[in-house]
Amino acid sequence: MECVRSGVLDLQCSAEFSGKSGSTRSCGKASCYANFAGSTKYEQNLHSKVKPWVLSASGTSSFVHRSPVLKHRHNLVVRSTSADVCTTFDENINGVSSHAVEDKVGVLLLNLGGPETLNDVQPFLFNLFADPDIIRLPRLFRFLQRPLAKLISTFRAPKSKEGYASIGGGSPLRRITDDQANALKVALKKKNLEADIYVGMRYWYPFTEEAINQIKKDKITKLVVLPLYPQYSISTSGSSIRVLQNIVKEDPYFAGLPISIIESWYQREGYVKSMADLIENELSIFSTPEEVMIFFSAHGVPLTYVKDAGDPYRDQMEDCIALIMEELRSRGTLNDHTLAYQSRVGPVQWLKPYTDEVLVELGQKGVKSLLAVPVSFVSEHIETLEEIDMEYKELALESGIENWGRVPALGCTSSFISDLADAVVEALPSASAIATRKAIDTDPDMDMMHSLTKMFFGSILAFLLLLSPRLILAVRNTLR
Ligand SMILES: C=CC1=C(C)c2cc3[nH]c(cc4nc(cc5[nH]c(cc1n2)c(C)c5CCC(=O)O)C(CCC(=O)O)=C4C)c(C)c3C=C
Ligand SMILES: [Fe+2]
Repeated sequence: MECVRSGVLDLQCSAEFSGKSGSTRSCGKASCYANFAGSTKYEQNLHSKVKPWVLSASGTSSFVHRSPVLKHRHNLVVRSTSADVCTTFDENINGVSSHAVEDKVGVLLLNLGGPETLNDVQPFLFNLFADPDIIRLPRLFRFLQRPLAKLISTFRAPKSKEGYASIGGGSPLRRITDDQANALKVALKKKNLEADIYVGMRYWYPFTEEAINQIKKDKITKLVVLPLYPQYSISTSGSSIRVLQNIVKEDPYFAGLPISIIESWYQREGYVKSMADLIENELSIFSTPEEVMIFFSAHGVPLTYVKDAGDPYRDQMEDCIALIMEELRSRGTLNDHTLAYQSRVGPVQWLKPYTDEVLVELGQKGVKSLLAVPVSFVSEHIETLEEIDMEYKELALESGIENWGRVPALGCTSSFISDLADAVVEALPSASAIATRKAIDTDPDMDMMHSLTKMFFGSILAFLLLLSPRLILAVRNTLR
């Protein structure tokens, strides 16, 4: 059992939810509380070195995470109200003692999904662009979402198809995620937890809705939700969690089901160490490993996500890289490193620096050996197999880099899967019914703005309609 006296702590049984209309709810233990809120902006508290950030947006439950310099041992690192309260989930980890024996535990793995054949590409892209967390239109223009998705997916499909054709005619994501699900089941069993694992994809089969239906049919009594993205973004985990919450709102079974959502887990020791292992392995293949530039390439998001909507993605990515490098340094690997963002789509500005531009710069600066490390996703996919392995490799070699390597995705690496299993076991005791979490996704300010905007445009429309016969007459008169 560990004690918390000041800011940096491991894991407490309290989860704090912040916002304007917070309420307090006891979670069963004397020291536990959860303060729920409803703000649509992701509130970040970045003034301390240890950055706790609070998620309380539409589509998320709201755990406070602390990240970088913390002892990265647990997935849910939350703040205690009282410095004297000392409870951690460590007590429960091995024996899995905190859930009733008769509980039927389910684990829902959330992922993106990918087209399995070339014919799937356009409808897959349609689903992706129809997601309001991917193309964020102002509410007033939401009615344009689907026509726009149709247009963009039709235009993009030929380019995407070429990409999928070059990696064998489809995405490997479903197969790899199924393998991870099977491996997780075995790992959980080894830790004395029998659980059914479900895969819910956001944009292709098996859709999240299908997984949810199965969970209900199987009468699961406790659910842990684990997005397969180490870092949280509105566009990835956030979008999938929003789908889940919409279903939960409508369905009394899910409204009463104790659910625990692991929103990000890049800070876990097992993940960080597994990444460091992979990097060390690949470095050792170079003839002069110490001269290799470690090049982290993360999937980008449009800059507005971070700047305007408060997406914690960039902060988490930077923390994640810092933790991996810290781990490598502690093992005596002192290579230079850099982080850049790949895979931008469309005309808007995305997170910088861009991978392609940095590769050219590094070549020009005389870097001769480079190890690419994809860091925002744990399976091989089109952006590792095509974009990094083909496009970026070619660009790097053209730019003067002579020795190229790439770290494989974690996939079913056993230390990684075992750590995911620990994350599930640790999250289980905090499962609670989402229905009791008040006003998760209603922001009074936003609702007020929405109503006012509607009223404003509605009045203009009514005014014009009232005036229209007179206007028509006036126009006629002037034309005569
Ligand atoms: C953390 C990972 C990802 C983030 C963040 C992300 C944001 C994001 N993506 C698009 C547009 C596209 N993504 C596409 C494929 C794709 N995206 C991710 C991951 C993240 N996306 C993965 C793993 C994949 C590959 C799936 C596969 O089939 O292997 C695609 C389709 C492929 C293509 O045409 O390039 C698009 C389009 C946006 C707009 C966005 C943030 C707003
Ligand atoms: Fe993407």
